[in-house]
Amino acid sequence: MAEEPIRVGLMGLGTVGSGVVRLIEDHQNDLCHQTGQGVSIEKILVRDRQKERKVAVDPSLLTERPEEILKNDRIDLIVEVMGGIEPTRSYLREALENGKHVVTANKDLMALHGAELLSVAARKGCDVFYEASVAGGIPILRALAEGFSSDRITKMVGIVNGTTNYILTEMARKGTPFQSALARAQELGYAESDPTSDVEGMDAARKMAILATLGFHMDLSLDEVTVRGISGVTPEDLRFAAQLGYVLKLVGIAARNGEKVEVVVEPALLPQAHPLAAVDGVYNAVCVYGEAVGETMFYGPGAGAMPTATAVVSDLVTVVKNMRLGGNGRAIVAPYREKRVKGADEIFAKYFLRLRVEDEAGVLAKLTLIFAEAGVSLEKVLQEPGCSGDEAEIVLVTHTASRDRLDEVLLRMEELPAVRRIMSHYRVEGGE
Ligand SMILES: NC(=O)C1=CN([C@@H]2O[C@H](COP(=O)(O)OP(=O)(O)OC[C@H]3O[C@@H](n4cnc5c(N)ncnc54)[C@H](OP(=O)(O)O)[C@@H]3O)[C@@H](O)[C@H]2O)C=CC1
Ligand SMILES: N[C@@H](CC=O)C(=O)O
Ligand code: NA
Repeated sequence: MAEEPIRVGLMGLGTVGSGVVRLIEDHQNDLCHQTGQGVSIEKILVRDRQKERKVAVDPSLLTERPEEILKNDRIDLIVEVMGGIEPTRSYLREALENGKHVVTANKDLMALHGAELLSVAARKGCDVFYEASVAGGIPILRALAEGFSSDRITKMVGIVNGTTNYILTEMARKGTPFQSALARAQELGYAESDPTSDVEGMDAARKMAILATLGFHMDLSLDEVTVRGISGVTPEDLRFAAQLGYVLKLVGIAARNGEKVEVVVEPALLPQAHPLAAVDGVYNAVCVYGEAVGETMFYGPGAGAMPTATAVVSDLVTVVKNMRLGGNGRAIVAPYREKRVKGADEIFAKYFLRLRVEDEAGVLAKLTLIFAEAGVSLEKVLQEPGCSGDEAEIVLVTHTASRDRLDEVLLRMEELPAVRRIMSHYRVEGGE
């Protein structure tokens, strides 16, 4: 090939970084055809050069000194797959200030400081692409930024964390204990370095903030996302959900009514016929609803080395094409709508509640009175004997109610002596 290759500075050589190296090597010929240039990795930043690697690389490429990439005039483009907020944010700022384009898989950084990095990039005429940061190998950001640019998106509902979807699937299908399923997800390279952010929903919340910002053109940060993870989900919840015809998933919902939006991540029950109910294991999916297009759905692997590397290297191809066309720094439209977030009285859903109550006459009547007084009507009631002789287990599913009404019901139940414990409560998504 006559032209010089594009020279890449790779930051990170863990799960995703190793996949990126492998993909660039294995698909070099196709990449040349796509971009008109070869792609060559010039330097790789790691914490520890001596560490054993999952992929064979020339040891002279490895460095522990970020300046060998950031101040390297031969490098045109940085691929950041090291993760974390600092020092990553400072490195990427410096790279952009030095006129280097950036491709990143870092949702923590993009959810918190994406606007800042994009504005430096625009000022310097550089690209920042981050497709791998949401739903791994699914090209969902591209779809929102380009495929739906003529439409107005009203709702996005997704399974956007592979680790928790893998754990819930293993628990539901094989009865695998939570901790063993999490350990396996870590071995498979799905989990974050601190898996608490997967399990407690923060990883999904960061992704939903990115999706909602792009989809609704509002500057929606993590503060606007209501988050609940799956650490409280029990095998009994999964069993009762199945008995009532539901599947329990960690779901992200970003919905717009008029000019107000709601962004939430929480374990939710989906009717078995819901398109997301069949999304199992490490797979992710996002349903996108638009005023003109109606319902669409994007499905694919949400984590893991090669699927994530595909998103990273495809972004790299886009950057190289932009470099050739001279259209850099203009790819992502900055938010242009005023941010308006719904209150608890404007968020409507059905809810599932599981209670342990005293097994005596009149308890059900007291419970239904609480619902009636809060203006919440019931769709389903299921009663089973509890684990001890004087207890019963009651499962209730409401009709659509506002979130503040549900909170009132929960508060009043806690005050009722006949209710020994509220075991769980979940939103029921879809199937209205
Ligand atoms: N794993 C997945 O499936 C997905 C991950 N992501 C995102 O991709 C990014 C990378 O994830 P993953 O590959 O799993 O992470 P890993 O922990 O497997 O790899 C991180 C790499 O970055 C290097 N690194 C970390 N901090 C520093 C630092 N301060 N200075 C120099 N090098 C550093 C590490 O070096 P060393 O090896 O020497 O320790 C390691 O090579 C994260 O932002 C993650 O959220 C996005 C989608 C999917
Ligand atoms: N830990 C994340 C990795 C991809 O973003 C997940 O499990 O989805
Ligand atoms: Na993606």
